[in-house]
Amino acid sequence: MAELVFFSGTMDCGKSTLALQMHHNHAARGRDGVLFTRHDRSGSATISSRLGLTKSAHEVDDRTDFWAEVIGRRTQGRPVDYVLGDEAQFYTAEQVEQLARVVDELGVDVYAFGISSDFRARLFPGSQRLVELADRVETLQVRALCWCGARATHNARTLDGEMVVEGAQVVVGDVAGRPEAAVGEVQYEVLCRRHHMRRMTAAVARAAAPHAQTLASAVVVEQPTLDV
Ligand SMILES: Nc1ncnc2c1ncn2[C@@H]1O[C@H](COP(=O)(O)OP(=O)(O)O)[C@@H](O)[C@H]1O
Ligand SMILES: Cc1cn([C@H]2C[C@H](O)[C@@H](COP(=O)(O)O)O2)c(=O)[nH]c1=O
Repeated sequence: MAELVFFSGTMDCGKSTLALQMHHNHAARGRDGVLFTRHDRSGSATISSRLGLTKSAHEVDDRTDFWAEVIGRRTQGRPVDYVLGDEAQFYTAEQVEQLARVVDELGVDVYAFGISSDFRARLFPGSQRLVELADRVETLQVRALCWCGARATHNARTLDGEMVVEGAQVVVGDVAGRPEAAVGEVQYEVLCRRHHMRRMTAAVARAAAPHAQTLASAVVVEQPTLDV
């Protein structure tokens, strides 16, 4: 039976990599898939993994109708066995409902990949609808880690190095790692809930314990379990 599966996790936990691996495995067995994405960091109409894999995909916008996309292809005699959608947090609730209908009425598997919550720890509308409608929500096995070593469960947004909790929900960007980030440029950092709620980023932790490495200092200061 066809399924709607939501593969969810923080930023940088391997969702796009898994999406491209799944597509590779299904395609290798002769299944026909249609790939979609919205606002990928690398530019439009591309699914990109930080491990270097990229694949072109159809760019979703507010006018995209997934039901019409699948019906249109089938009407032209083109098989569609599965739909794979990356950055699904950016899809509208209505588009997620179209995906559920594609599963139930056309027997097409839908694999959606995305982050659940935004920088304020609020669900994106698309992710909320996916959690509500998916047959399964899968958490990725590779865990992104907070600077303290605990599993990262939340996405923080930083502006000029400072964690912010106000601003537009959608600002495309990458996890921090480039010290030369431009002034005024948004970056992201994954944190455990405790440090997200305390607004304690790696930089704040480093400032509090300037002579130690972040993970190592966390072990000394907070004695976390290193959870990989
Ligand atoms: N240089 C590297 N060597 C090994 N693994 C890496 C490297 N860079 C990134 N990764 C892996 O890629 C993951 C990010 O994959 P990606 O698919 O881009 O994440 P997501 O789509 O969830 O944001 C990281 O969690 C890490 O496991
Ligand atoms: C938390 C958060 C993230 N975003 C953006 C930033 C990235 O462009 C994507 C997530 O991509 P990834 O492949 O999972 O790393 O989402 C945003 O717009 N708003 C947010 O609050």
